[in-house]
Amino acid sequence: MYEVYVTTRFSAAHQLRGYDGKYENLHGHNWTASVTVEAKELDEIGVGIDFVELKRMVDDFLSKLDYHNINEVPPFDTQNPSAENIARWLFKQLEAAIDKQHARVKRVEVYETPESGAAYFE
Ligand SMILES: Nc1nc2c(c(=O)[nH]1)N=C([C@H](O)[C@H](O)COP(=O)(O)OP(=O)(O)OP(=O)(O)O)CN2
Ligand SMILES: [Zn+2]
Repeated sequence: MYEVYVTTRFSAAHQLRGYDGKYENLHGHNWTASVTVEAKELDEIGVGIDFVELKRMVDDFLSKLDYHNINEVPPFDTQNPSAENIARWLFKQLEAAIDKQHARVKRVEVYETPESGAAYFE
């Protein structure tokens, strides 16, 4: 098996509804998202999935959040924009978008700061 990784960054504000403390208030982060795709074989040029293609897909989805108040962007207008929920949302978007027999999204990590983040995998 092979794993292919891309990491990208975006800037956005959010607030955790119902949080008992300051994180219920609107605040911003420079977020990092890391995506792992697993491939059971390589294509004719020897890659599991093209980094560039994968990063373009990830950036496309994250452009919906970049420089936005995430709480106003569906589904986070009704679902709390925690790192966990954002990681699951990105995983599901990518799962539907990666149209390859031999490669599938394995893990999505979302960091609010370099020290704190969450991951989603199945
Ligand atoms: N499991 C989770 N816990 C928390 C989440 C989350 O998404 N999942 N989110 C928050 C807050 O959004 C908070 O901003 C996170 O803060 P932190 O990473 O600790 O860093 P900050 O620099 O933003 O916080 P300071 O208090 O200013 O250092 C909380 N928990
Ligand atoms: Zn936060």
